[in-house]
Amino acid sequence: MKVTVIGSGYVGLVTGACLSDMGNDVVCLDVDARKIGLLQDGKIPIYEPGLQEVVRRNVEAGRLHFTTDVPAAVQHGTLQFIGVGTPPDEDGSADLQYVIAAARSIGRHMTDYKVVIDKSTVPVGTAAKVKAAVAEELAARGQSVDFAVVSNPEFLKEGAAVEDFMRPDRVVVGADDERAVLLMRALYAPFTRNRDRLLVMDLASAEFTKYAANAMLATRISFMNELALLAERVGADIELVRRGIGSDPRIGTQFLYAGAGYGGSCFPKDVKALVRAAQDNGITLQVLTAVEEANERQKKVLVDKVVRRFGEDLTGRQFALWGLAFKPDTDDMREAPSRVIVEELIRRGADVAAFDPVAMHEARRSFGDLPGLRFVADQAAALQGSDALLIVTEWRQFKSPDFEQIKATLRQPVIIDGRNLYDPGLMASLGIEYVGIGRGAR
Ligand SMILES: NC(=O)C1=CN([C@@H]2O[C@H](COP(=O)(O)OP(=O)(O)OC[C@H]3O[C@@H](n4cnc5c(N)ncnc54)[C@H](O)[C@@H]3O)[C@@H](O)[C@H]2O)C=CC1
Ligand SMILES: O=C(O)[C@H]1O[C@H](OP(=O)(O)OP(=O)(O)OC[C@H]2O[C@@H](n3ccc(=O)[nH]c3=O)[C@H](O)[C@@H]2O)[C@H](O)[C@@H](O)[C@@H]1O
Repeated sequence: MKVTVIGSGYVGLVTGACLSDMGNDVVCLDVDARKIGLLQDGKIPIYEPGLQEVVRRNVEAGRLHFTTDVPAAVQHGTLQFIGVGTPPDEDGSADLQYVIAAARSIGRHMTDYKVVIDKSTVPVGTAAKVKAAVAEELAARGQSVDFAVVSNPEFLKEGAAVEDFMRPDRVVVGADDERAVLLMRALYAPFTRNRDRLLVMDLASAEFTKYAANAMLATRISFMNELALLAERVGADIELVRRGIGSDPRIGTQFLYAGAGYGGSCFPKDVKALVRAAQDNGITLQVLTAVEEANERQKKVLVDKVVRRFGEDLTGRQFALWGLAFKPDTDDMREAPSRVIVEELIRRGADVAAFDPVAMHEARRSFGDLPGLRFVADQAAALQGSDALLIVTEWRQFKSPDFEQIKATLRQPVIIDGRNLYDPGLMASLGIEYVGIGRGAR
């Protein structure tokens, strides 16, 4: 099938690449000429495991193209995916300006039947706005061309995006047009063949499903983070509690890891947008409001532990920070807890020596020139001259480090672990002072 993807970021690029891998003829469009230039040169603007290879083989096969040429891109695909950003507006609601601009581009240039598919995360009612925008542009041209609008939210995780797209747990399709549903079924058949995972529903339910999924996952994390605070006080280990409850299939094992707070481009903004949408409808979402508040507090928990150990005034101290990205296997710094941690430490007078295996470039861009923050070449270098090691992101290479080296290099053998990577018993036996999240067991 002929497919156009508008927006070539995390979602658009992965969607375009994976659809082309199944034989579709895909054009990826972006307004960012730098990004398209990189892609045309065979470079991937983001770090996403496995993506480079999928892009390379499909570009070579002539099934995947990148362009800034709006009319040509719109005329190419019968299926027009919109995968542009929906950042939070000042009041927390989703800013739809990019989605509507993309819809207008389609209306301005389409000449035959199109299925306009919204893959961006958008609030209930957006499909109607997209439909109106396309129709207005057609009317302005005096054209009457048939089209349908479909909601097809994306559930991929950064760091596992290709795998998630290729083997989806489910594909949600919101539609009110039979022909569009048939085309969507055909497009996703290769991804869902052995597991009938395509869920067709009305547009509003599909749009809502995306927010509900992210809100539920964020809730699990904040729930565990709060219990971790209590576990410390009462002398329990949240890691053991996690296993204890996760083995109940009604609860399940995933997204129960207490940590330094959730970040990324989606949980924070989607929880805010859902709370805001409820307010607009005269309802207070009490649970989700608390989920967000708990997460804001959680991002400061690591610094609270530093203060408890080293005092309020951190002047003259230096801390080694391992991990800057909001999660492992990505270079994405959006809403990363490391931001809050670095800024708080520096505000209290400390210096920070930071290392991330992949996100250093993005981190430099996002922090700018922040006095007190130094980026170092490797994880060992961060330890030199530092009073303690702080673990912020659970990259694999941090999981089994050389503890003897850590002990010998730090000024004091203190590890404050925001991801609970190590065994407190082992740390004690090595003579390392170890503080995790919710690890109160004695
Ligand atoms: N990042 C993720 O893991 C996931 C994101 N989402 C949702 O997908 C949407 C996109 O997110 P990301 O891919 O992370 O954003 P992104 O910021 O990485 O990419 C968006 C791209 O759209 C381009 N763009 C903006 N306006 C355009 C226009 N009018 N025409 C063509 N291109 C345009 C931008 O230049 C940018 O390259 C958001 O709604 C997000 O909530 C959903 C699931 C996962
Ligand atoms: O809408 C989106 O953009 C995506 O948002 C999340 O994906 P993502 O943000 O890429 O990453 P996650 O793996 O969900 O992690 C989000 C944050 O939660 C934190 N987290 C995750 C799991 C956990 O148990 N504990 C925890 O603190 C991570 O460290 C990270 O900061 C969802 O998992 C995807 O299904 C969704 O498509």
